[in-house]
Amino acid sequence: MSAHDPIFAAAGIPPALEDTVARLARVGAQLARMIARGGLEHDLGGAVGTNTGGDAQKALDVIADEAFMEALKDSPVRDYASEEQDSVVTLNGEGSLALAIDPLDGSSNIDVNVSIGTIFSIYPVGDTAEASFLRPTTDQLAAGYIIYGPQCCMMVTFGKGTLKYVLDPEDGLFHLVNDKVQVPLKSSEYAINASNYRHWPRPIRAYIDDCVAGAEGPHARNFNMRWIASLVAETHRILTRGGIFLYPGDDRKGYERGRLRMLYECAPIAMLVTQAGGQATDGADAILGQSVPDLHARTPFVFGSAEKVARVAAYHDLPDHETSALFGNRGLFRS
Ligand SMILES: O=P(O)(O)OC[C@H]1O[C@](O)(COP(=O)(O)O)[C@@H](O)[C@@H]1O
Ligand SMILES: [Mg+2]
Ligand SMILES: [Mg+2]
Repeated sequence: MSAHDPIFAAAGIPPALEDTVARLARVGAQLARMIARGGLEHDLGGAVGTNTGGDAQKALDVIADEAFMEALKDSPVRDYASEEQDSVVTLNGEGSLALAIDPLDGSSNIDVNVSIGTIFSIYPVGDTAEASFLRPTTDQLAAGYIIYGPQCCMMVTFGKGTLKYVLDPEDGLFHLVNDKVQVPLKSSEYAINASNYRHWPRPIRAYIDDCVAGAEGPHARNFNMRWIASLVAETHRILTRGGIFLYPGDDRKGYERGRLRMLYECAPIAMLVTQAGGQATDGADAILGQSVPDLHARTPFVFGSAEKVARVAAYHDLPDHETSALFGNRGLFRS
């Protein structure tokens, strides 16, 4: 994909947006190559420090952050908000766009050769650097991710559907392979970190209890579970074959609002999934109806096939005695 990719031109993407996403794609292609060569020259999974969110930073977190910043210096991006930066960094003072980024998502998987990624979200600039980001998530102009897996892909939306590109390692360019990605309606897979079961709120426990009960429970059918611990990889699976992802708030200290960040994780994934016909909520309410309260604010996050996400919201409307009972009358939710 070049800065003037004919596919983008045909889709009527404004040049500033097109230029910015093309630069992100170029850095993504370089990172894909570096990751494939991890351990030959660099120890990409080595610990280097701690970020604002208190997460341990790996070498690749910092390398990726610096590579994106460098590539965007003379681009249309004025404001750069990153998981790895405490506050907003000014890139091009004349720029018209604001970019929020998780430069390297799934850091715990770097050294075990499991898929990792980059998540990005683009807004028009606001009156101040902070105002560019602390605003309704529906103001996003574009959102996407790059997944570094057995195959390197980019999923992106400009607000008119979700597009899928595959990186061809032969020419180093991303090629469009699907211009109408759709989350399949039916799936029997759910993804949640079940080791936190005892900490979850009751509606989430009840929903998962019912999935685990399978054919003998209210859903009257069996489910399968996945947990990759890379949000991009979970999203990629759900955009490809459906299902549901949950990272709820829980009663561990610091996890009251879950683990995932609204600005550079949940809002962009919510836009991508919604544009592909799925849904994304905080368990009860749509993420795209909400505002970003703080650069690094967390939010409970549930997304995937529309019907499943709606069902989780319905569990939040049940009276306490229903969610605490084993199955109760939840057979009404049969599917
Ligand atoms: O280790 P946990 O609590 O299951 O959390 C896994 C989640 O944390 C994340 O790795 C957080 O992202 P970062 O790696 O960018 O901090 C998500 O990709 C993933 O969904
Ligand atoms: Mg992340
Ligand atoms: Mg990260």
